[in-house]
Amino acid sequence: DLKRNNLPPGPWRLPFIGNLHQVGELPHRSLQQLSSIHGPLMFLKLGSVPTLVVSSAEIAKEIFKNHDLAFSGRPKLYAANRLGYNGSSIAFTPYGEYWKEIRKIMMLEVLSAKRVQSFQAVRLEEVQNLLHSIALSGGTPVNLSQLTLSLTNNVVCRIAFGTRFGGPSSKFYEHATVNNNDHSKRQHDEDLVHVLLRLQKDSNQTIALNDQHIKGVLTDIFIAGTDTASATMIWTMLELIKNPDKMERATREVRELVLLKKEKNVMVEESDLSMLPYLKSVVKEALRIHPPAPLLVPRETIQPCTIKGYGIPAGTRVFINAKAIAMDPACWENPNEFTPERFLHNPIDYFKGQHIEMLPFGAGRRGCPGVNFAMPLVELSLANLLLRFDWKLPNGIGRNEVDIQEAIGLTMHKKSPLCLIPFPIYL
Ligand code: HEM
Repeated sequence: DLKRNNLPPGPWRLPFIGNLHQVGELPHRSLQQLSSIHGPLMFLKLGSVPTLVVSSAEIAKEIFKNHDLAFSGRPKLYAANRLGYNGSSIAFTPYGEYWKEIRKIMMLEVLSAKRVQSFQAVRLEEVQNLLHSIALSGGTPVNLSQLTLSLTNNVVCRIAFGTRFGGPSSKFYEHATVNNNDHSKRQHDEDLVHVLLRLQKDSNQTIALNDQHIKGVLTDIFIAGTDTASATMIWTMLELIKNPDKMERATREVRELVLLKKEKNVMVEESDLSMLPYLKSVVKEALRIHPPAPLLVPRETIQPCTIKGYGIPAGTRVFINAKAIAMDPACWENPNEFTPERFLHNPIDYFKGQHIEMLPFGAGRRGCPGVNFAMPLVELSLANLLLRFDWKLPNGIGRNEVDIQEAIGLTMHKKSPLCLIPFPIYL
């Protein structure tokens, strides 16, 4: 086997599953199926690339607890290099000084709590726009997949460039302060391009940011921040429509909260979200069953290490099968059932990557830095979709007939668009 796999010397004893053409269509679907047949640690050759697939919480725990550094590389991928301006993107850049510094800049300047908070009004206004376009549908089905993707693109475009995606630039950016729903004032904030250009001129920065680096960071925000958030909204709506009792409970929670406000036509705002524990549990459960990045972002070992007695050489490509881990009956009771209640009185924060039973945002040094950027928009949008509309499947489709197939891609989307009929509700 060692000869056949042409591996560097090492005590490889893992089951060899086959070459790419024998394995069939990749990525996650076949890897998931293979994991259920071949166990929690599996070795493949993707072309000539030695590849490890980790599909159990126990092994993932050992990796992130004891060998995080060894597993914190990213493979050099041609497509990622082209998309990420020659290795300037954070997500696809190999482990090293550039990655450390650019990630630090992103955490401190782009994704800090203060910066994310400063764009609260953009998120609210874009959710409002979404609700308006849905209300215009006049009782015909709306394509929620398309609408949520436009929403996330508009939000990210406005935050990054100060202008909407494919639409007129917003009034928000034309006025320093604008009245919002007659009850709150917004502050004009620097968009991210300006933040990054300011840092470029700052001689105190540890790396000299060039234009390629700035484009790489912006690419990260688009690639990582638009698709993933809209996929989360769609999987959540899909599970709710398939589980009417959960839909009813989540909707009731949102509407009761808004009725307490005793104002007409109000929206759920970000400050209300902490009072929606059931909705938050619904989103968590959707992220468990449908993690938008089911194999995380590919990793590569940067030094040799030993996992469960198997020698893993440096330069091995690694897929952490987060989807298989989150569906493992050893970690979750009735893992295939959509049960938001399992999170209701559970204080564990599953988004920080410290509880390996569920890893929607990855873990360790390369874990997702965008959780706090994504979640307010996801929760705000869903809360308002449930507040303003009752949702039904188009005529003739029963809730057990809804297509739940996953498309193949970096982000796991629903294969066919989610089309639902909105019925406006006036509280
Ligand atoms: C629901 C939304 C999101 C999900 C499910 C998600 C998930 C992930 C996952 C699984 C990874 C790989 C982690 C690993 O290898 O351990 C990742 C990496 C990353 N994410 Fe997210 N993400 C989301 C939103 C965002 C947003 C909004 C941003 C930025 C605005 C973002 C920026 C990044 C970056 C820069 C990385 C690469 C980190 C590194 O390699 O150091 N993500 N994300």
